[in-house]
Amino acid sequence: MIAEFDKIIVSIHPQWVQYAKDLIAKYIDDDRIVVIEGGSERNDTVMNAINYIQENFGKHDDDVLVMHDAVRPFVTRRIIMDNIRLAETYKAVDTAIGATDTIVRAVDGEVVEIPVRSYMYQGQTPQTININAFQNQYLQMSEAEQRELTDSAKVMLLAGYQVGVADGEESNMKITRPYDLRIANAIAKEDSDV
Ligand SMILES: C[C@](O)(CO)[C@H](O)COP(=O)(O)O
Repeated sequence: MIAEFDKIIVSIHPQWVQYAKDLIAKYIDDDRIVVIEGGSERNDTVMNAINYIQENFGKHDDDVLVMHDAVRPFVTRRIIMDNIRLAETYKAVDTAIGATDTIVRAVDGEVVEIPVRSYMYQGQTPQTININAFQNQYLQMSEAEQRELTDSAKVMLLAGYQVGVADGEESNMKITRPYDLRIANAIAKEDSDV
């Protein structure tokens, strides 16, 4: 339970809204939680959450949104609290973990760059944004630029903001492929055996 949050917004595929509401009602007793429809891309979902906030609570310069991927179930309180703490200094915070593989940039099947690994990180979530700053920049971007985004911190970088970094964790993995699910199930089982 993180007391710093005023609201917890679950933005989910429209077909799963009722299912999510039922699950939450069954397992979680927290009246800050609301379930809303997500969008077709991740930042459409972010914008839906922002619209919900502004329609229900108005617009405030210092409103902050901490966003997390549902497919990263092992996020820690430490990571979330670091995001909240850094948001007092930065208008945007990214969570990242140092790359252990060398990162290779390739175009059309050919390597074009091998950046120095010690500067390379893998982005995770939470990502934290000042709502007004994000909204102003995002709405100025073309649809093509918006579609190219794979995260929200980049929106803030493009707007010229410094983005703070919270240390991620290897366990804050994103369940994307079947193999990730096997690992996640093993971690969940290990945790429940303790
Ligand atoms: C934001 C992110 O989790 C950082 O790694 C990632 O970009 C989101 O990935 P998605 O699977 O495209 O939502």
